[in-house]
Amino acid sequence: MALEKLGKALNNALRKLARSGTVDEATIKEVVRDIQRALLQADVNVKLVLQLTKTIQKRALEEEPPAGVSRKEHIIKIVYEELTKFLGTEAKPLEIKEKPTVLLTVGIQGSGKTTSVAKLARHLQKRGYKVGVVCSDTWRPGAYHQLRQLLDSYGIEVFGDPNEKDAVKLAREGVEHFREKGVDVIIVDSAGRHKEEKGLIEEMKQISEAIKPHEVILVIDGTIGQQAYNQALAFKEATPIGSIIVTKLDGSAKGGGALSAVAATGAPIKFIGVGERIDDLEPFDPKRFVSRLLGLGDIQGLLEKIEELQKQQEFKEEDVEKFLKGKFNLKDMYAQLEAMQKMGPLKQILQMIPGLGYSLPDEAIRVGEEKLKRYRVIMDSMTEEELEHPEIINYSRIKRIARGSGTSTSEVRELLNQYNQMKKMFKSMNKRKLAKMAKKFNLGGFGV
Ligand SMILES: Nc1nc2c(ncn2[C@@H]2O[C@H](COP(=O)(O)OP(=O)(O)OP(=O)(O)O)[C@@H](O)[C@H]2O)c(=O)[nH]1
Repeated sequence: MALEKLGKALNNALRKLARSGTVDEATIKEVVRDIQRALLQADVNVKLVLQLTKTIQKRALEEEPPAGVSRKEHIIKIVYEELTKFLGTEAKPLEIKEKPTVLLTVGIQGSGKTTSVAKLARHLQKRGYKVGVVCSDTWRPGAYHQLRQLLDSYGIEVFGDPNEKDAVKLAREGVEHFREKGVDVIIVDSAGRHKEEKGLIEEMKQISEAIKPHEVILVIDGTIGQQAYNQALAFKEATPIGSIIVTKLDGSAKGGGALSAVAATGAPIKFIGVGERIDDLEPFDPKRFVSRLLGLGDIQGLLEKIEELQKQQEFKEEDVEKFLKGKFNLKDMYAQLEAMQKMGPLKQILQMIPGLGYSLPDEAIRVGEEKLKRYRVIMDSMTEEELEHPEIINYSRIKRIARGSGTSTSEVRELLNQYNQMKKMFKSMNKRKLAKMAKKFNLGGFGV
């Protein structure tokens, strides 16, 4: 797995948060410090780390979690969101629009460029594209044989000539050769070394002009950590870099530094190399990458649920105001109980997240569901006036409601008791406490 060490350290920080009793300022600061340490050890640039952790800390301290979401979950969401932003937010997949699409790969010697060309060719072949590879590396004759060795067995043709000294000519002829063959994608591997760096960049420019690639892909060695920033910038200035492959993220202690540094240049990372085998290439999606890195089971599911909740805003500000003024009727109670019920699936999602096992007893939801159905039946037998002003429900009304709903007077009383308890509780609360309770309430914390 990519960035295993960093992932473990970040996961530990979040687990510590999940285990802590209360989430106060000191806890948040400790978690932020742990995250800081983890990132610095992965060679992420100090300035970037400070910026990121400052934002996480500020948001964690200032933002109020939406109803139905605990502070801990909210902080996890913040960490996830900020780390994702840090790595570019949206996935930018490689697009094959035209036939043939010509890709030119560049990068310095030893970056893993030749291996990545083979991996990319295989990746595209697996997706149904007919691929041709051109080796225009005239400085390292071994590159041609290396590509053939990697690709012959997959039936992917490699065009090249180890004796040819003109890289531009080779690239042009190679592209022409595969155009005639009618392939879908042509990948041109360029030289990674030269007598001097200026020469390398110059050759890259000449090849680029000769074959007019749809996209130039820069291959960067992930083990160089934050130095990747300057390298990515230098190439970006010389050619219009369309995308980047960061290699060797398996087992590299500095991979986090390389990924964040490349993302900081604004060039999209489209793939990452995660091993020496031909299949060890992964399309890069910051969201998926970060949730896997953090080891958070189904965080995507959790986020969707939180979003849905935010939209629904079951427990609105105006409700809180209303309840505080003692205006809380049976309809309100039902709406709140219903909101609690909807939290069922969230509870399951929360339990899927390691270290966040929610402490709600199962019966709270199950009993709640059954009771809610009975309450619905009872309430259906009430008049509008009774629902709005439950205090008018006297004994003869209770008898009528029980008869009409096919329940017993004690069940109707139970509903009214529940209502009175809630109303009393709301009355005795100040606004802050109520907002806090609301969250619990939506999670079924009333022991219904
Ligand atoms: N562990 C690991 N090794 C990789 C990865 N990608 C490439 N390598 C290894 O890195 C070494 C250098 O890779 P090459 O592809 O030969 O390097 P290059 O950049 O083409 O080098 P030149 O052809 O000299 O420019 C090889 O031993 C590869 O097996 C990766 O994602 N993970």
